[in-house]
Amino acid sequence: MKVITVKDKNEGGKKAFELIKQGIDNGAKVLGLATGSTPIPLYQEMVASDLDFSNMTSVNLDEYVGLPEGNPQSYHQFMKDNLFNKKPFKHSYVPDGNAADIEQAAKDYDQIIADNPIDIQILGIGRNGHIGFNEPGSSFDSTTHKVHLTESTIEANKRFFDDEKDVPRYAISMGIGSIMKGKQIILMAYGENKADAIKATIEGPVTDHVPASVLQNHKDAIIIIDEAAASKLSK
Ligand SMILES: N[C@@H]1[C@@H](O)[C@H](O)[C@@H](COP(=O)(O)O)O[C@@H]1O
Repeated sequence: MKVITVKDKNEGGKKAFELIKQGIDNGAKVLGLATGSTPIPLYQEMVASDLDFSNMTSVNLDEYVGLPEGNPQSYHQFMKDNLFNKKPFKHSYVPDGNAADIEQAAKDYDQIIADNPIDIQILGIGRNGHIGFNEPGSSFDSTTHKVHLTESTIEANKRFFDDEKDVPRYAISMGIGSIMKGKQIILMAYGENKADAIKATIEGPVTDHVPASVLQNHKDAIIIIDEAAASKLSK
């Protein structure tokens, strides 16, 4: 695990962008993408760049269950607004949270991941250490699956909705096993409210109580954090 500490999220976005650019120069064709506020500076860098993604594929981590695609809070819409409408990929996959059969949609998504092995996987992190929507307790072997969101995640995400009761209770997420197959993984975290999760991820034991701690077992995981997120690290 390599840790890069930056001044703030804009510098973090630039750093992550450089790594992606390098990866593309070295032949990366498939990017694993994430939502949330954390990757926004990276997507701004990608949009402002002269890079062309029209020959590349993107595979997103997760989606809420039951939010229509055009809902402003759906991850489909988030990706269009922040990246795809400005920098289209040849194919962009986001899990289908509106499928009549979510279990089948999860199986289909695993096939998409198998057909499009991820070269660089972008991750944020939840305050409880979740990655994608893999909440504490998720199996390290998990593939794409339906998730019952924890109260802490619902609480963290309610800022994006008019009312807490509008926050979806379920999501469909790539599993930890699928995420770990990414050849390189770049996790970003900014702000003090991520400091505990970052300490546990980097310095704690590898445990399913802290899903992101599994990255200690990955051979090319890079953690980009700002000083606030790094503030509880022992060194
Ligand atoms: N499913 C997403 C995660 O992929 C993201 O990492 C997390 C943190 O979001 P933020 O970056 O806004 O702190 O939010 C959601 O739970």
